[in-house]
Amino acid sequence: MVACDELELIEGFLDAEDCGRFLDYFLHRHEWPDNRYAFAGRQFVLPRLQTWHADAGIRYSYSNNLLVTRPWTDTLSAIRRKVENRLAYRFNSVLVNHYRNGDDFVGWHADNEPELGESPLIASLSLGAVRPLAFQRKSNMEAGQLLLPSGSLLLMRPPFQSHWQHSVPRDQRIGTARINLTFRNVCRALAAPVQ
Ligand SMILES: O=C(O)CCC(=O)C(=O)O
Ligand SMILES: [Fe+2]
Repeated sequence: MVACDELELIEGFLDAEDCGRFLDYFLHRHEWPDNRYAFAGRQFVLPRLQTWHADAGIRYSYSNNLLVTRPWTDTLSAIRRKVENRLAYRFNSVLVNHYRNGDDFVGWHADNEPELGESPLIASLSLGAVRPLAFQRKSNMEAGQLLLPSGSLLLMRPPFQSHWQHSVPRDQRIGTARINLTFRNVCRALAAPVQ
């Protein structure tokens, strides 16, 4: 198992009270769209629930076409402020994932879309069930994993997305939900014009 210099885990970024109220919001009040989608004439089911929120004018060509851009909710804005204050760094968008139990997962990928720029910093906040982030080096498949406790903030610093892929594997022993927020900064200059 290898370590990865570009990953930094801040445990206890949120205290237990914040974890509890934010988790309650995402599980009971956040609006989750249907996770079925069509692509190239076929029907797919995303193995988790997902929403995408961004500042006005930000567009992102994520690989599935589920991502309708939604406005920031009060809870998302409050969490963004906490993350930005801690890191002294600004984010203009967030992808919210809801893993309803261990059947839900995200497959191997890198968040390396051109709109994220050459050297993206992505900040990833976890709430609820502890799941591992698995990572493997693209060149030689060296692999490792990092457990992401509730309330932790994982920094994926450049050039992590260039050299590594990551996933949150399925684990059917897990019966409870996990929420993950990945704060991103989509470059306006590269974003596609609004049509
Ligand atoms: O749930 C996680 O910890 C990671 C999610 C992720 O990789 C993504 O949204 O791009
Ligand atoms: Fe990712």
